[in-house]
Amino acid sequence: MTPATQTVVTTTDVAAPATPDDVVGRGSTAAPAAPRADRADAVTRILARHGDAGPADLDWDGDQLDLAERQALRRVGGLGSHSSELRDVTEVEYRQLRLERVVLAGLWTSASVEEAEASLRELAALAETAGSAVLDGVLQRRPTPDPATFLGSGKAADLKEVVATTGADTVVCDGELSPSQRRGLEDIVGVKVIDRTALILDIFAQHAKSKEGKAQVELAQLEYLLPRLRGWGESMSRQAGGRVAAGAGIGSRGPGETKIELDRRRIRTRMARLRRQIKEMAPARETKRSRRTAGGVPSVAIAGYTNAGKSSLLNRLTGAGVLVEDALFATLDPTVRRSRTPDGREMVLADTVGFVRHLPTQLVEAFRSTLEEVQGADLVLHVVDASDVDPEGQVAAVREVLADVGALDVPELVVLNKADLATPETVARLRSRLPGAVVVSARTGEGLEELREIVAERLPRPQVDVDVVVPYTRGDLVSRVHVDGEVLEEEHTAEGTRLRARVGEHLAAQLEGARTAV
Ligand SMILES: Nc1nc2c(ncn2[C@@H]2O[C@H](COP(=O)(O)OP(=O)(O)OP(=O)(O)O)[C@@H](O)[C@H]2O)c(=O)[nH]1
Repeated sequence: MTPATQTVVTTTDVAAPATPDDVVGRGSTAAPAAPRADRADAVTRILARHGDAGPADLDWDGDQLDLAERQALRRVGGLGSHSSELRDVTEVEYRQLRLERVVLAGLWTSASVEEAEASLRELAALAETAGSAVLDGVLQRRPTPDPATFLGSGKAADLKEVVATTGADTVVCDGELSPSQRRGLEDIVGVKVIDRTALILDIFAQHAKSKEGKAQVELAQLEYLLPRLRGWGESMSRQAGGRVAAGAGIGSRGPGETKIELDRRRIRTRMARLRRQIKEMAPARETKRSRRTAGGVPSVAIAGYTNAGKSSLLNRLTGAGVLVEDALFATLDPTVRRSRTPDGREMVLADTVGFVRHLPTQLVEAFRSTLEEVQGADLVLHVVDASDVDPEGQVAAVREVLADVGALDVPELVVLNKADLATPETVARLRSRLPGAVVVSARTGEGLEELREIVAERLPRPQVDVDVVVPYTRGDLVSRVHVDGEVLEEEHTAEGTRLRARVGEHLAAQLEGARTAV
């Protein structure tokens, strides 16, 4: 039987993120690397034929590799066209090719089949982001997950066959599995089973850069791990008998093996310590934020679904060199940039972490630092990928999380991005469902001028009326009133410039400090 069950997700029909080599904005002049789907394809084929042989065991320019494999390897590794160069594939490069081979398993419960498929497609993109090759997928219609094995017994048997046929070493389930469900399914399929939560935690572990981000992710991983200690150990020992992968596999990165071996008590101690550390780091973040708001500078938070184009938009609006990656969660720690409105007022823009369906509860805390940017903002730019198959689903997921963190009362401006890719029908539909939305393309620049104007209009205007004489030595303040405030009257007197103006609180205080008696 073919692995293809009724609904199949393969590397070709999934919107696969590209390899890290495809990152835009790094100034690389190298030829673009093969899309990950091609890479997965090449690796799968080679591994299927050569098993676990290392580069030393393979006769690279002999007849062990067929033409298609050579071509694929050349594209993947950027190798030269001669067979002798193929022999120079280093151990590291070879290992990089040895991606974790994953089959997905999803359930279609109460939602529509489109939603179930969108969720599975997203799971595929998440798995690719984590560094795996997605080989296949099965989707089962069931009102609820099977309490013992997640999928029902018939579908679990199908999955076992798919795993065997594709040579997969990991099954990723689209949901959060109880420890016993995971063990039950592992017993049937005979390979490691992980769930969506473990996958997302793994990606976060790979992407956290700041000390606080790392501590938060480790805490979330330990929280997830604690009730699963027994099952985890079993799957780790099973894995140990398998192939040697480059680094740890998905779902097992982060806390590291030594930590995994810790008993519950030690894990709890570690968690308490992490919580303390995070708490200690919070005031620093608070100070940074209040320093910005105390300057009276209006702030805009860019929020939205993962891969919607938030970082691209931030770059477009500020000219900043923020990493733009066709992978999920490229942004974990908030990035803040200063910029100006078209009428010259200063503002700050903050990029935030991408949202995702079914955000693991363990991660809500880890989201907090970046979402605090949203809470404290004057305006949220809610970026939507208008070319996605289910943009409305993304909008709903983002709004749900915003509500969870108490950021719903911040004014929202919906930005329909990727207009260059979206169909006119979709754009029209979204416009009617999301009144006031601005249509843009961060790639082509379409709509960005309009967006800038609307942002400027929606940001709070200066509010304090002042009537001051500013000494001529403080010409800088007079200029700022012209830029950031609204000048109602200006005259030059012997003592200085007399200004009647409407300005922000901070500038008003500075003018008060510098004034000479009127
Ligand atoms: N065609 C097209 N692609 C775009 C546009 N905006 C962004 N992209 C691409 O979409 C991908 C994701 O863009 P990012 O800006 O990294 O998205 P993000 O929302 O910051 O992603 P996360 O970090 O996952 O939250 C990149 O490959 C971008 O080049 C657009 O307007 N049109």
